Amino acid sequence: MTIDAIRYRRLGYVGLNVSDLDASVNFYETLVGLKMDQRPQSDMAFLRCSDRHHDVVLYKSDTPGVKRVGWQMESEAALDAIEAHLTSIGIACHPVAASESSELGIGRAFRMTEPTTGATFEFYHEMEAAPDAFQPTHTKIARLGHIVLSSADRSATESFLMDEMNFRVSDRIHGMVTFMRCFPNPFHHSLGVGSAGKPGLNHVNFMVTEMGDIGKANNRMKKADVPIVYGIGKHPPSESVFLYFLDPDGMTIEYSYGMEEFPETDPRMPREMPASLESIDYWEGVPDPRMGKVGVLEPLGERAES
Ligand SMILES: CC(C)c1ccc(C(=O)O)c(O)c1O
Ligand SMILES: [Fe+2]
Repeated sequence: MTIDAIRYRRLGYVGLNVSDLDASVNFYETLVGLKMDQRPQSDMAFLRCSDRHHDVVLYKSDTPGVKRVGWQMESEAALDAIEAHLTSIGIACHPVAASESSELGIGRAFRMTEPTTGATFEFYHEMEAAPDAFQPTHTKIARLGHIVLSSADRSATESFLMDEMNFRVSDRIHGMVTFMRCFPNPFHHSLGVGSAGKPGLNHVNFMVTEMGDIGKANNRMKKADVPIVYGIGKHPPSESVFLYFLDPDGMTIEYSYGMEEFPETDPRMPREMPASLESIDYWEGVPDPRMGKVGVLEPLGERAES
């Protein structure tokens, strides 16, 4: 089997560890615009910006960061293909227990440790539908867009994702960040890999439907004393208009409007953009030093349930 059989639907969901679950649920509902359907246990909450079971799971933890990143595969065959390939190269694939996959509203799933960052990745094909359609509140969130992880060895992370997981590179900013798409999902990036001294979370992104969603958020965050750490600006790589702000733990969240999409066949070549602020913001803004600083990648425990 070749890695061509490894095909993704989308970045499925992000599991975030938060220190104060009530404060974070309130923030993600009231200020970000996600909907909480269920809080099945006192230490976790499911939130969504789609018609699926969840897009974000918040877990109570003393250490804020990323518990796991869920990748939704295109088919059961694609799920089988990635499990077989990872196993063949010596990566342990831990099945998710039926009780937990049922709580998560997903079918068969497994987890692994991405070896260059230590991030926990989960792979599944099916996720239950939500009980009703997502009704946006103040912000027309289109989807969970992407996650950017920091890596101490960006080229090793990029190679693992490309060679062993069938991701594709859309663009790089020289020495700083690689933007990758989970093939054949068309969006410019579902995952970014930033260069840093140690692995961690840089940010989680939600794509919005209107430019006004960005402008309104700028005012809403200021009014609520939420730190805005970059923007409003416009990114040259994906051509999106952006705003970054901090959640109650200091983790960075991005809203963006507009993003280049790639065809499955004959895509353009990746670009290598110069290492300068102009490659990050056409409008020459400068990020606040707090951007992308908080968020530990939780290692996968001995048991797949962790
Ligand atoms: C500043 C970060 C890493 C960045 C740069 C460019 C884009 C983009 O082109 O969409 C991003 O989404 C980013 O988060
Ligand atoms: Fe981003």
